[in-house]
Amino acid sequence: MNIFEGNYKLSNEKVGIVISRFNSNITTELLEGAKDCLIRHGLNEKNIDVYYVPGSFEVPFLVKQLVKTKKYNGLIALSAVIRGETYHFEVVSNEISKGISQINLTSDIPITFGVITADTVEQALNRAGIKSGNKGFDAAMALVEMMNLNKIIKD
Ligand SMILES: Nc1c(NC[C@H](O)[C@H](O)[C@H](O)CO)[nH]c(=O)[nH]c1=O
Ligand SMILES: CC(=O)[C@@H](O)COP(=O)(O)O
Repeated sequence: MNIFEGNYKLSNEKVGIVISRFNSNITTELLEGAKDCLIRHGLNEKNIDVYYVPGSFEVPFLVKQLVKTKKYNGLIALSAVIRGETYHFEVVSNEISKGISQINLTSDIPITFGVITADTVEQALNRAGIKSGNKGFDAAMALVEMMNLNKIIKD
């Protein structure tokens, strides 16, 4: 059996989504994409909990706390970091990326990365469902596969 070929049909899994309010005009679209993907794969919307944090920098903290609750089969991090005039873009982008990666390495549930890091608002909008896909949908699709794989390994 090829363990990487699952039926990808969700049932009673619980998913938590941590979303940044910063650039909410974009992150809201990421959330819709993520929920669309999960529901299309059979998850009831009542099994999806959404947690809002101020910005990308705060996302890893809440993801870490949600892992500790042991309530969820998987978590999704959603945010949008858009370059301004200073080095702050690099700092924020690197910290959320590093933070989610580090939590993944010690967590027994998968956490996927639906974070847009863009030079312009147009680039960000295009990746939130306008022209270049939806990073929220993509992160949810990755979580569907990872939860399926995690379940196979644990069974
Ligand atoms: N510039 C962006 C931020 N900055 C805010 C930080 O994430 C953080 O909330 C603040 O430094 C307080 O700790 N956040 C984003 O999500 N996107 C940005 O473009
Ligand atoms: C990514 C950011 O933190 C950025 O939006 C902040 O803008 P600025 O670098 O002009 O302060």
